[in-house]
Amino acid sequence: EALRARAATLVRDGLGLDGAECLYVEGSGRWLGRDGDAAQFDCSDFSHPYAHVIRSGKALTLSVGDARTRLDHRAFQTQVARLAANKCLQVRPLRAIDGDQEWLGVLMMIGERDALTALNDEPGMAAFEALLCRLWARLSREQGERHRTRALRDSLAKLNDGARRQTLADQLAEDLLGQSMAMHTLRRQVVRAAETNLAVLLQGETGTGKDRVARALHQLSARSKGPFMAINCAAIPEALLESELFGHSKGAFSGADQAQEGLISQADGGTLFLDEVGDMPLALQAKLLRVLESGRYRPLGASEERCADLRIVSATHQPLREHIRAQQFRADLYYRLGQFPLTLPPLAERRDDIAQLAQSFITDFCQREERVEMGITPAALRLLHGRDYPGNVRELKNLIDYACAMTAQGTDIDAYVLPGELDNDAPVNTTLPTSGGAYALPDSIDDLRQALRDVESDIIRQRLLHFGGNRAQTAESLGLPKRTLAHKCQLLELDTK
Ligand SMILES: Nc1ncnc2c1ncn2[C@@H]1O[C@H](COP(=O)(O)OP(=O)(O)OP(=O)(O)O)[C@@H](O)[C@H]1O
Repeated sequence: EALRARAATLVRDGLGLDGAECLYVEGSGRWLGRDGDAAQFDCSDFSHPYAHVIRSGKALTLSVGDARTRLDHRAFQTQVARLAANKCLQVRPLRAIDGDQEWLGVLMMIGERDALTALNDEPGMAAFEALLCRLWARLSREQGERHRTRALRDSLAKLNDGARRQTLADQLAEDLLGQSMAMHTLRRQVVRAAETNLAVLLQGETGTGKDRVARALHQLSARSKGPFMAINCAAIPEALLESELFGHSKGAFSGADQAQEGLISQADGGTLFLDEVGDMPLALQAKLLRVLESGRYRPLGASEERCADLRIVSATHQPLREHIRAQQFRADLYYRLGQFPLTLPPLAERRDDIAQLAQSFITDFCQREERVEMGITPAALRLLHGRDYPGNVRELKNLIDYACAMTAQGTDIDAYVLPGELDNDAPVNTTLPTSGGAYALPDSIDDLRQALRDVESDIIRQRLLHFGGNRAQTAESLGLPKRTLAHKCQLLELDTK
């Protein structure tokens, strides 16, 4: 563009013309264009002089008057509308002269007829055109090469990126098992999300693997060397949750005889996983939003704000939109937490994964319990395939653990060892775990608290099994608030969260 403008100015000023302009042939060779103008002159449209010159390869001189009456191309007419009728136009073809036959464009000049026709035999003009064409050809070739190199580099980078992402997604398949379409998609999304610093909201039924995904997100991210801190917002009593998250200074409340760092501070440089975020009290939601938006927070009782650089991954199995409508969850926080929303598919919607998951849980069990590897019969697999799984992967895992324990060493898991389908509407067995009689106490008890904890743990475990891991139903059936049950499960180290 700069070369064309410079050449036109040199010609106009050097030859004392009224005007001069270079038009270029566009890359496809189909039309000519003017710099800084959207006008297009079709190379096969002979209603403007440029097509004639391009076609014949010879210069054309005509009066402005003739140009106005004989040629009716609209853009061309606009170009010549303001020129004096007694002047002439000369259009000269410009082409690369270093062997290539490509047309570069045309040079259009306006001036007195004599001055313009004299140029036809002027060796200086021919030399000038030759130089212009050579420079132009070289520049466009270099530009084309640069463009091609850039395009090649871009597509290589894309290819590398694609291959790298695929490798990561494949590696993730060792941890997030499943060959179903839904799991392939999920793993790809996890890899993508891990590349960013966006807040990720994991939504999915209980036991679908939200915790696993949260950890994988951290491991794959640039923050993997930093800490991964997790908190279950449903398991911590409301009064404690704020200080757990934000920390407190000494004397912030009665009993705070030491300053304590909160999880937000501990997760600095890493990831903070907020499990069951739907259970966060409204007052805390506002504070969390502030952390997300400004990276700043104030520990309880502290006079100064602090900064934290963390990535928040949160999870919930609750319908947060309904909570928003019921004004139990802040809409602004929901959108802020869900910058990258990920939905985990329920197991019943990816039954193809059941066999692989079952086999992997069997292997885990055998390694854990140091037993010889066992298999599973086709009949047992068919049974597993047909179940409902309200407790999703966790329910399948519990089933397999139970079936492994019930299967003799050296044999395969058979259908008859698998407990029947859970019936949530069936009356709950409210007797103690060893139904039908007194609870089988251990022979000797030398630690009453531990013994009571064991009984409590058995009761909760049995009830959770009855409800397929559904904590809300379990809590209700035991007359406990959900938060208390979650807290107990955490203390008793029951895998329910
Ligand atoms: N894709 C998977 N591959 C292997 N194991 C899985 C997969 N998904 C879930 N699990 C296993 O299932 C159990 C439950 O998973 P996890 O705790 O991640 O679920 P969750 O969605 O966080 O549950 P909750 O909502 O109840 O907290 C764990 O033992 C986990 O290891």
